[in-house]
Amino acid sequence: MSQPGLWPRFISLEGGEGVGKSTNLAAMAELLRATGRELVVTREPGGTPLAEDIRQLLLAPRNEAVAADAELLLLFAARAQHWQQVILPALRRGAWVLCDRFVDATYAYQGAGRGLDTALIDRLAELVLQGQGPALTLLLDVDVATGLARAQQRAALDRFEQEQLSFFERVRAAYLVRAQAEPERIRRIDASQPLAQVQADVAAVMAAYIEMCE
Ligand SMILES: Nc1ncnc2c1ncn2[C@@H]1O[C@H](COP(=O)(O)OP(=O)(O)OP(=O)(O)O)[C@@H](O)[C@H]1O
Ligand SMILES: Cc1cn([C@H]2C[C@H](O)[C@@H](COP(=O)(O)O)O2)c(=O)[nH]c1=O
Repeated sequence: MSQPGLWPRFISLEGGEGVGKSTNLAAMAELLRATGRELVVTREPGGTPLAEDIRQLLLAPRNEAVAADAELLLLFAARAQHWQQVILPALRRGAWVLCDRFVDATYAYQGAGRGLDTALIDRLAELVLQGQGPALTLLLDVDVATGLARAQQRAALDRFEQEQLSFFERVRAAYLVRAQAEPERIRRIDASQPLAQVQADVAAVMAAYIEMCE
């Protein structure tokens, strides 16, 4: 591992709503498959049958207000299952793991977005992950209005996508602060560019990283 606890073959993809994660994930997966190693492509919340059930609970719009602590605990319940059943075994057998969102999302959405104490998130992360995580995180960054406009082109909005603009501004700001604090791990990609340029930037970061690792 490059830094204690960070798995070189574990890569996460992050960003606010509609930044282009799904659009870029396939190309990232192709580059990793070309190494000839096993690749596990997964997502959070989700990635196992139980964690996907929790995802449904979290994303479905509902009349009942969801307590921020309840949301946080559900996310970590899903993460614990995903980590133990899928991610950690894959990393231990030498596979690449490409994950659409991971723990950075919790600091951005539940920490900054919902206003939960980051010390509480630290404690849950320590309990579930014991300091382990991705050695590379690509942060797709675009202004909130553009991202939401892109997200709204699709199907009905989920419970998170129905939040206020100010929520997403806090989420974006938190992601950017984390990227500044950990520039080696978190690489910001300007996702306001035309898709072809975003994909070229993603490919350049990935190719350099794979070459360094393999
Ligand atoms: N750089 C870009 N320029 C213009 N449109 C883009 C760009 N990247 C993605 N899109 C379009 O924006 C929409 C949202 O993209 P995508 O579903 O990949 O986002 P996402 O980050 O996965 O969203 P979410 O996390 O909310 O599911 C899609 O219609 C996609 O084609
Ligand atoms: C992992 C994680 C996710 N979320 C939120 C962020 C998104 O709104 C949804 C996931 O849907 P998407 O298809 O990836 O856009 O879940 C969160 O609030 N906290 C988290 O830790």
